[in-house]
Amino acid sequence: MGGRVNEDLIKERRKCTFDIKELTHIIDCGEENTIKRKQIDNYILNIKELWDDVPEEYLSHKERYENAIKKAFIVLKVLRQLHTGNIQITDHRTPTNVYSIQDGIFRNVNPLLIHIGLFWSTIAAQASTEQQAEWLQPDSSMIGTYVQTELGHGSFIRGIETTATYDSTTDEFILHTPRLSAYKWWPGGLGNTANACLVMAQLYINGTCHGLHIFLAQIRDFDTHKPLPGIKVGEIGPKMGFNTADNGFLGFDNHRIPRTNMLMKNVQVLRDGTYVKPKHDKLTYGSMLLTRVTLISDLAYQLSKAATIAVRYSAVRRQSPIKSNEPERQILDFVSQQHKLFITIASSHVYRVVGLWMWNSHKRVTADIHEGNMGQLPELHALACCLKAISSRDASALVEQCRLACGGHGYMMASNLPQIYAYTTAAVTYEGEYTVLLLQTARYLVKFWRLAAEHKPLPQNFAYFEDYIKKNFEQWRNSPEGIIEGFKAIVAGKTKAAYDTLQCNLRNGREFEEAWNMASVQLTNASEYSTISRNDIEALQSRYEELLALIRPNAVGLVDAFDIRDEVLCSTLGAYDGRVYERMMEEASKSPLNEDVVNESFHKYIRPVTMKNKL
Ligand SMILES: CC/C=C\C/C=C\C/C=C\C/C=C\C/C=C\C/C=C/C(=O)SCCNC(=O)CCNC(=O)[C@H](O)C(C)(C)COP(=O)(O)OP(=O)(O)OC[C@H]1O[C@@H](n2cnc3c(N)ncnc32)[C@H](O)[C@@H]1OP(=O)(O)O
Ligand SMILES: Cc1cc2nc3c(=O)[nH]c(=O)nc-3n(C[C@H](O)[C@H](O)[C@H](O)COP(=O)(O)OP(=O)(O)OC[C@H]3O[C@@H](n4cnc5c(N)ncnc54)[C@H](O)[C@@H]3O)c2cc1C
Repeated sequence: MGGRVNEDLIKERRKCTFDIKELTHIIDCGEENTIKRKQIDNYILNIKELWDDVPEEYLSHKERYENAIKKAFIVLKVLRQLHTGNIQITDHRTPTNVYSIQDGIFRNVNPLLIHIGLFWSTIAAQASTEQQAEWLQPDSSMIGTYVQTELGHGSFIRGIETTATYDSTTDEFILHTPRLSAYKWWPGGLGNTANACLVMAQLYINGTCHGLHIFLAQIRDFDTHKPLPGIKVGEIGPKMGFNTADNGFLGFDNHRIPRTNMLMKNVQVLRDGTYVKPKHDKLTYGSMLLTRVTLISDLAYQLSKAATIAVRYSAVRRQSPIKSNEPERQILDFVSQQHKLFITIASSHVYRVVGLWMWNSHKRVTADIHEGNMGQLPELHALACCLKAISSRDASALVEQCRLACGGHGYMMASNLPQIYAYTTAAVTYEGEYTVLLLQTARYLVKFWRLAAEHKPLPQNFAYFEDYIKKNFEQWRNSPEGIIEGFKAIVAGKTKAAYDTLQCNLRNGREFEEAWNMASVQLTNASEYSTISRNDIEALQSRYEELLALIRPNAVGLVDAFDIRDEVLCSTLGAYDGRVYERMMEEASKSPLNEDVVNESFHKYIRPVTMKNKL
């Protein structure tokens, strides 16, 4: 769409007091990465076959999937070319770079997301060198998915019921679904697309259960794509979002796979049925850990999209004068609106930085694990659980806040905010449900509180527990250091309260698990335990309001610095040129309900009623 940039946006950009490009380079971790990112964006977004004539919302569930799968294979080809260096751009700023522009292409989810993001990465991390050499071929016929959750069990994976029983006479595992609740349910790409999967099942050898292990199983014929004998597979139906992802169900009826199809890097089953234990029994859960880490960066990116749309719209939208004799103001001038939006910008930066830090920590800890040192794994797991939980919960709440901040127009699918919300809120549940993950972190914290309470030596990271017990916390100071001290006091105070409740329940004769359950609300909620006073809160509030006013002239610059292209934002409200109303009218004209001047239902249903007495 041609035309001038909205006058208000032009003025906002003139007001900006910092170098927008410089911030973009910081976000990209360097100018070189910005250049590479833009090359990738240009390359992919210029592929004409990836763009639709009919907006995604007007397609049926089946058409959406078929359209998405067409695009997914174009994107897969490009990813392979990038990987092999046939396209000369090889480096990316964060793990989500190439994934992120896909949001614009699919306006939903790439049905090959789990194939690319989880299937290959799990093989790379958990298969033996020989298995990798066989399965990770660039021209492999396998389209895979990650099959863990069952109809009856998602969070409590030890309860998974699918079995893999070793048959030493044939050197095979027999995969079996013993009952309805054991049907696999949810895996992305399983419904129609995948012909193979990594399946999580309970391993049985000679009647002994060795717990959960991962197996590679072919489920459809590579040529005809028909389900193999003994496989019952299908799609689970429409969802709140993720409707192009063909999430599926899967049942096995004594389906046989070779013994060598168990992922054997960390754990082995030998030909004679000997079980060789892993160095750490949670290494099988490694893919969940990696995805939780990756998600933090992705959620930061979703926040930057929502903030870009809502801030640009708020600069263009004029509604109500502040003083009655003045013209209507940009809604961005209302302090309450600034509060809604600037917090979203800030949170995006916070989770971007933390996501990158976690990505690097994961790399470091994985290298240690490779050397046989598992020491850092529990801390990484506790951090990943907590950060995945709060980043997804914050992101979905803030995306919704941005949507509400756009008033009625935020409710239009063409604003793209409903789709961003549906996508973001799913992350609160998948890859470890919010409460369940917070309880994992609580379990870790309580362990160290017990050491502190018993005056046993603590690692340096937990010295603040001891400070709290000895009342060593300094008086609150309104500074970044003061805020960090305040948070330490909150964590210590909250952990103490939960620990005390737990101990009280135990003293009253409860078993540990029951006592834990009774304390679980305390274990997941944070409250104010710091030395902050009422006066401090008032000072913080007024500093916050000053900061909102300081940020106001730079708001549009701050979101421009995210540098998200219009094709990815897909929003009538958030485009760079700010031609909101023109774009809204153009999108409305695409509605199939505008195709006929008089819809045929008028003749069928309306006219017979309204004209009844006149005919
Ligand atoms: C997918 C794309 C990837 C990358 C692409 C990049 C960007 C894309 C951006 C976005 C992606 C978008 C879309 C993806 C869409 C969907 C994908 C979704 C996939 C899935 O959902 S897969 C299924 C995920 N399921 C779960 O997460 C289940 C949650 N439950 C659990 O993890 C476990 O049951 C739980 C709660 C941890 C308990 O386990 P268990 O009962 O076995 O534990 P115990 O109580 O016996 O012991 C706890 C003990 O174990 C330690 N521990 C637990 N987990 C781990 C771990 N992962 N690593 C290390 N250690 C672990 C824990 O600390 C305790 O130790 P302790 O005994 O205290 O010493
Ligand atoms: C969009 C989407 C994509 C997905 N993709 C995949 C995929 O590709 N592969 C795959 O295998 N799975 C996938 N899943 C499944 C997902 O991993 C599970 O839904 C998730 O792990 C939560 O498990 P659940 O559904 O069994 O919830 P439940 O565990 O039944 O949770 C229901 C409620 O019970 C509470 N609860 C459960 N246990 C406890 C506890 N111990 N203490 C306190 N409260 C508890 C929870 O907090 C929650 O409020 C996907 C899910 C979604 C929504």
